[in-house]
Amino acid sequence: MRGDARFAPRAVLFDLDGTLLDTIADLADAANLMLAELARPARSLEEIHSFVGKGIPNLVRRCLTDGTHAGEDEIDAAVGVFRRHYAVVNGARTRIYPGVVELLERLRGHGLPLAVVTNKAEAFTLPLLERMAIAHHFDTVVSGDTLPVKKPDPAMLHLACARLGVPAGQALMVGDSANDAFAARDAGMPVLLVRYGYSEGMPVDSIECDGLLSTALEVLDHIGPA
Ligand SMILES: O=C(O)COP(=O)(O)O
Ligand SMILES: [Mg+2]
Repeated sequence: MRGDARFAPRAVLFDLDGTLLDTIADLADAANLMLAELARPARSLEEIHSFVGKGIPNLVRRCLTDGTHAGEDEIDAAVGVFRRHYAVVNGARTRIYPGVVELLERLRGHGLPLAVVTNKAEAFTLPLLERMAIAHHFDTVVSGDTLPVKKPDPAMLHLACARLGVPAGQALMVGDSANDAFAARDAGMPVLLVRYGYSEGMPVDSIECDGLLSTALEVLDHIGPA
């Protein structure tokens, strides 16, 4: 870990859930509406917090199977139920983390192209970015179902860089979990992790990265000459 590392990126890629947006309340509402409809016990906010990170099918699977059993057909059907509820609540209780809007404006001011690279499905990502009024800051968005694979596979980061015309090694990833850190490492890209996000129940300071951030604005401390 190089906590004070500085970079001169030609593009910045952002994770969404837990990094730019605090989406846990809406995810938890949709998950518990799904569980109620399926006559399954509700999950606590803490449990759902630890289930977020590898996309909606994984969240639904973990809501249904953590400590209990569910068949594949049941999980597939539950994903449909979750998506129906999430489409209604998506954004309702979501908040932009402190410093994010100023950071995006400052990075744009430096002329840096920006991307969102999220494991959230596109049908929910694009409307959410619009609803939170941050969509216009991004040159491209790669979502969890844009490709057949999700983070921690590096393919989503490579696609974002190809769309921005920047080599992966000259971009910077900002995320909140091991999925972001592993994807960036495999893409040969430096990665900064926020301390305030969702890291699947893993202490964020146990994840190998190039710097930990208490607020999003601290990204600026890692950009430019040392
Ligand atoms: O959808 C998820 O599980 C997490 O999404 P993220 O990649 O934006 O953190
Ligand atoms: Mg995240």
